[in-house]
Amino acid sequence: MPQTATPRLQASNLTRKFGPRAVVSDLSLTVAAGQVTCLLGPSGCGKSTTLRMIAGVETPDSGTIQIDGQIVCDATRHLPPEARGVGMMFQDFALFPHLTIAKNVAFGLHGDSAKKAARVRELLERVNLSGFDRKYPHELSGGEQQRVALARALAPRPRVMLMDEPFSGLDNRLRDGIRDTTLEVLKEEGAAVLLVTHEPEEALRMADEIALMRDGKIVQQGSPYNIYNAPADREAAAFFSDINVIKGVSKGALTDTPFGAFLTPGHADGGLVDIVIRPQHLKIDFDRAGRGPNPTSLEGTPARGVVSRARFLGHESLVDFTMEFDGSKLTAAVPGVFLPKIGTPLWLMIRRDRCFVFKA
Ligand SMILES: Nc1ncnc2c1ncn2[C@@H]1O[C@H](COP(=O)(O)OP(=O)(O)OP(=O)(O)O)[C@@H](O)[C@H]1O
Repeated sequence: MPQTATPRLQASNLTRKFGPRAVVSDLSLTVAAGQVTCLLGPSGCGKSTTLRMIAGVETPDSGTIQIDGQIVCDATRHLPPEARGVGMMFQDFALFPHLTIAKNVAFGLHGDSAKKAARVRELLERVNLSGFDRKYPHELSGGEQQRVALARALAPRPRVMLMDEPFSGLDNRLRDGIRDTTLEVLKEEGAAVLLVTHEPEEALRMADEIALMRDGKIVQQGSPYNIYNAPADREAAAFFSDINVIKGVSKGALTDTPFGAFLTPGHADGGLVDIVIRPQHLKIDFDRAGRGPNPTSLEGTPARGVVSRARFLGHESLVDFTMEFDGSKLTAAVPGVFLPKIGTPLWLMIRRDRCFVFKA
């Protein structure tokens, strides 16, 4: 899409206060048609409030919301939800119990009944529920009901689809399959999707773009790959996985550590530095009569630690170490089964290209 194309959804400088507290603060984001953006952040950071303002069920104190370039909300205008062309789906998606599945899906449709029936058929097929049209919600499983709710929300061809934790009420085993089906249908329909979640795995799985939120603000927005591999700060890194932190002091754009020196450009001399590394980017090597492997340019100098705990998590093993150099704790993740005995001395190396350096 050319850079100049009007985004399907554009929220600019949204602020919402409850009493003196700004729950959403000067928040801006855009979502293109056919794109899924996940608003990701901890509980209470203002995700739902943001979504509700875009839906039109909450009024911002300031800011502008545009859909296809049309202002639906600003200081003087406030279109009601039904006039915005948005579809909504929440955790508590509540189908109408007294209506058949077909009537539930047709609920938001108007006009020609043959066209309505065709649209209902099309959507039930998309969500793999052809043949369920005459059933009632109580005859369906939770996952099936969830797919009906998706079909109902998409039936009127919303320009923007707003989803608030839509999968959190579902059984863990069902969830991945339904996420994938949902994503497929959303992509086929081509709406701009804003999906609220507090689960990093869900955002990584679903999103074209992640907007990471904290305290009412977006702290970083980008592709899942970039958000995971180039986090804006230590908290952003820690939101996606456990992290290890190695502390140091920058001097001449270098920080010396027991794992060798790290380049720390832009950090003042004497400035405290956190070198952050995810557990899967620590490499373990065996102790050879008190000696470790040779230093390499990719992995720096090895440092010795003693195993303090080892756990098997199914797809990987997590091994905790107490480091000899200062008694600090580090955790390494190893694919598959690796369960060394407590007290075993082992050597750790750090993938230098996978480190993040932040001001402490
Ligand atoms: N109507 C309201 N009146 C007062 N405070 C509110 C109101 N609605 C939300 N809040 C507060 O605003 C903050 C943000 O709420 P919001 O629901 O937007 O967060 P969230 O990120 O979606 O959290 P969660 O993931 O737990 O749903 C919370 O501290 C909440 O208590």
